Amino acid sequence: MDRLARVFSQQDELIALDADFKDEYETFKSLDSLPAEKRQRLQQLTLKLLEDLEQPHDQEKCAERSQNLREEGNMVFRGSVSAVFQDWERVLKACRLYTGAVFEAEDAEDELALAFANRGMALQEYGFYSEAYDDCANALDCGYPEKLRHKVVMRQAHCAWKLQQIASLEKHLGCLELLQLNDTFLLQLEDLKEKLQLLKNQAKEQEPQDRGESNALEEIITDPGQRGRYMVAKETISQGQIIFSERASCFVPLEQRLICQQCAASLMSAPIPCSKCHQRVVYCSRKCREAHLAIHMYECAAYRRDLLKLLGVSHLALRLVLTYMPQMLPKLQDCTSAQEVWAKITDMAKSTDSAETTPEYLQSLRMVSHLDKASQAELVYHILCANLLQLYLKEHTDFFDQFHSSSASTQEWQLITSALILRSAGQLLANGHVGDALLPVGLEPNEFALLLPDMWQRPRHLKLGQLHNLAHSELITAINLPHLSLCNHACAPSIRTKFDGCSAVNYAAKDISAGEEIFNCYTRDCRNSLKLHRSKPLKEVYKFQCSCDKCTRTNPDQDYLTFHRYRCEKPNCRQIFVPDVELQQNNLSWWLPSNADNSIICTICKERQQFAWYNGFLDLIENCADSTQRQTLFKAFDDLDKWLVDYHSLKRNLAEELITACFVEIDEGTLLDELEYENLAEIIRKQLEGIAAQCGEYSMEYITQMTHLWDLIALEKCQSNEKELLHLKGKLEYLASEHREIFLNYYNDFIEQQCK
Ligand SMILES: C[S@@+](CC[C@H](N)C(=O)[O-])C[C@H]1O[C@@H](n2cnc3c(N)ncnc32)[C@H](O)[C@@H]1O
Repeated sequence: MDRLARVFSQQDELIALDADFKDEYETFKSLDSLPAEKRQRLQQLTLKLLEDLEQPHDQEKCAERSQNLREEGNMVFRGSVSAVFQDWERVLKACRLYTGAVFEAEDAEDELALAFANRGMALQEYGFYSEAYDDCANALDCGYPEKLRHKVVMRQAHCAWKLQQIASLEKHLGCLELLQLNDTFLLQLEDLKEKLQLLKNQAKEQEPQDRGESNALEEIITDPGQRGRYMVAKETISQGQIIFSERASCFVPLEQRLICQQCAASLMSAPIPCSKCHQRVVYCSRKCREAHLAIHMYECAAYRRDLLKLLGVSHLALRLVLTYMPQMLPKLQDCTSAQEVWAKITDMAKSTDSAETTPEYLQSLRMVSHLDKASQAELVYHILCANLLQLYLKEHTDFFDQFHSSSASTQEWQLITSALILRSAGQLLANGHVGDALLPVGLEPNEFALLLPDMWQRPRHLKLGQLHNLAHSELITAINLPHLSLCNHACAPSIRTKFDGCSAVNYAAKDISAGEEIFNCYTRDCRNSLKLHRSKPLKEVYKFQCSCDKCTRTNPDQDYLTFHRYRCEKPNCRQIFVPDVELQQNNLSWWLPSNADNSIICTICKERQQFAWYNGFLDLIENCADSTQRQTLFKAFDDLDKWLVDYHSLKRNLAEELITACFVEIDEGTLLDELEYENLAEIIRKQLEGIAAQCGEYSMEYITQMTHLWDLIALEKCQSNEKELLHLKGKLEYLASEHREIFLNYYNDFIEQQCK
């Protein structure tokens, strides 16, 4: 980052933006008209940066590291160090080591082929057939030794049978028939041929699903004023109903998380890395890798330099340009100059047609941008990012080849590309979204959820008591959803967005009447933040002042303060009070490390609250390995009601710490007594009520906490009843599909029987 900052500051001195921002094209045009010397220096600095970011690569060392991991995997797989592992754990552990071997091999193809082949073998044994099938194909692509290929093809055929893929099975059996096989393999071949016949006999044409006509529940209206376009309900929509779903073509992983670059799958058992960009890009399948090729071919060299993580929103802006350019190009092909191209693009963005039929690139071109209101420093930063990316594309990729048959020159397309990246970055600042997903608690960046041997008993089936360990919610994608972006902001949103890979499903968070506006919330909502803390980002990033119902009523912080009510400690007061927001806005959450000052003052008797019980409570949590301390802790939790009223935020906070600490003990093998488990379950239930009140029953917060209760029920450590179980099961709807499957398996494996 330092290196980029240094270069940008040198470049900043070269460009003088004297005129007001007009548009992105004019901005880059003005850079083109800098004196030649400055222009050259600007470009030289960028080129030098790109050169400096090149990283040394030692293929031999890669091969060596890969071989070591593969051999370690072989030992574990064969069982020579297996005494300590149960059988399935052993296989999964081998899969994990082979995955390490696949990653470390990078472009050392011989080693890569062996690593893929061995991982395929272990995955097949574990029951990940689709992934095993892919790994066999990967091994063959990387030049797996000719004389052993029949083994890999036989494995593919076996996986194809398990996956009931008749055509693939037939193809692989055909291939095997042409080879010289020994008796064992001939027997396997005969067996698979019989299985193929059986599959063919069973095969029924899948009935096409009748999805019925789906009527749009929402429509877009345009206000000529500041609020621009907005979404309203066309008919009455009930709470919990899906209003609309949207699949994004453009997203980027956040914080270098290794998720599938094509479908954003976050739970992978056999990630396939690009072998050219130092283990920074992965796919969940060959199909996804193939589908993403059209983008990755232009990004690979940037990932190799680890450039993209430096660029924030501009990386997503680049994705928009890479994705949409081929779709726009036929319409721009005949323009003879950059100016004409830009004019055509702005015309396309201005034209109006119905939202349902508008292609995504046009919806994105129409998103609002506030670059004209950005500070000089912010604007220069985004200009330099766009310039850097454009020059990168020119020097290190074939991106500009696609323009060869168009009328404008490459130089003019360079100008357009810079302008478009800048434009997209500006739009994404006001329209981009971030998507979340559940990941295992404490997952290392180079680990993959489905390969953690302590968690799983078989593919996508957790071990008993492990659900809470899959419940860490993390922001994993920066994502472009131009339809969702049409929702304006209100501090009490009417939708709740579920991120499902690169799709977003939007549920009604409350009943919405026909004609009512449908609002998203761009900040923390009014139950979770003060008006003052929301207005700053709304002003700075989104450039408006909120005038929603919540902000304009007499007591705009009323909802938030419901979760901050105290009962005064002073014995002769003991009144319920709400701290004075004006005075105490920065220390309302005094228990957070960022708020050192805890001077909450009773508004009735003016006594400063001491919170003497607070540190005592934390000490009890610290010592909860001890059964006596634990019992005192449960009692102390009940006592919180003496000071904190109803669903006070701090009660939620302390409950979370208590529950986490107790589960650490349970995970380490501490046995709680019957009453303790029931106490713990009661605290979780109260915690869930608090979360439902503050964040909603469909929130990620609710789902992550719910996993603790599911675990206690599955472990038969607390009483439940059918009503509660069905209520908890109902929450599955709000999970991404890859997680829903796992939660459902858990429910069926360990909980359902308790309904009977
Ligand atoms: C994600 S866009 C929403 C769609 C936008 N109205 C449009 O026409 O494309 C965000 C921008 O819409 C405007 N906006 C959103 N909510 C608003 C509100 N409650 N009041 C005024 N302007 C709002 C602001 O300009 C904001 O930066």
